[in-house]
Amino acid sequence: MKQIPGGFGARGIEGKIKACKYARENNKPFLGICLGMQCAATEFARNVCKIDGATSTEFWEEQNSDNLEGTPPAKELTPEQKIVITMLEHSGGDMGGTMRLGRRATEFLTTDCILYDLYGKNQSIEERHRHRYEINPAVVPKLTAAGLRFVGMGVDQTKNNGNISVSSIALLKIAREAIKDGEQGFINKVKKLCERGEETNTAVRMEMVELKDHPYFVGVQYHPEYTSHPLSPSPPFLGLILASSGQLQSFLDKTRVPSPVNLFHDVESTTKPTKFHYLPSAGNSSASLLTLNDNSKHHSSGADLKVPGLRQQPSPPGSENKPPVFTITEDHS
Ligand SMILES: NC(=O)CC[C@H](N)C(=O)O
Repeated sequence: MKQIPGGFGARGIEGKIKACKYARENNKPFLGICLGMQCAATEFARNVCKIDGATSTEFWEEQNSDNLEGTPPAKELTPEQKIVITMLEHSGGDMGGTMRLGRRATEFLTTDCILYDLYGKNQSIEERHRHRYEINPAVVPKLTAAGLRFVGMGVDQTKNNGNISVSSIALLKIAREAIKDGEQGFINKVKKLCERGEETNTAVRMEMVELKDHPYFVGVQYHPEYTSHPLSPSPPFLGLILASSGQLQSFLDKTRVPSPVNLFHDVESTTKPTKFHYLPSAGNSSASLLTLNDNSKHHSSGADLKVPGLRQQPSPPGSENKPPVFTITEDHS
């Protein structure tokens, strides 16, 4: 299993790119987050699409920084080599506010991908962001046709006077169109969105990639770790752990629904209930935490926990001020 986290600058990049190559070629479960997804796309462009010198302008500028002060760099990157570029809307200089931050929506372009299933088959999802560079939409159709599938995109939904802009509505419509001709239809849709994004001057952002014919090779531009919780693990991480422990297919086929408790404590072969308390975190109903701390004063009915096999135990007399006890029992029949 390989996980390449986010990061900034050119340091260690060639090693990260080698790790992507290793995971891709050896069918090792892989999750690339933010910079990790950018490295995965760069590696694929270099070694599968044979784009020699493919890189990110972030790395290239740093590697050529001596030249940035006065003399122009000896050699410019060709348009095709620019796999990752500065986001146009944020390239206004060094005045701050140059990052794309916070919660943004991602539209699934196809239902034929693992992330769609892992995210509960929703048309769009929201995740939090923190980046300055992005995959260049101009190279995306080529990468997708070669098997690095851009299955989820963000279309700019900036509101003007409370309304989503007309160009965003047009892009959303394309993103939600049903796919008719299988994989070719999907590739055409990706192409159309990338082209229309340029034409309308509305951002089309690459948010999710999945490699075709690989057990689990996933990249996300956003940061799924920001919203992950023990009883509600972030789908891309859950997928990575399921794939690494050989349980992804049975999870997707619904032949086995592992509970998070089992995933983390490897109690697959036991039917003995696991005991724990539930401590809701303030102000966020979807956040939940496992705790064995009897002194906790925060109680919850636990009804909002969608955990298979979860039962609240009857409280013994005199324990009214204690947190409720829950058990999880897995049905292994
Ligand atoms: N958070 C990150 O991994 C950032 C990735 C990359 N340095 C960018 O700014 O786009």
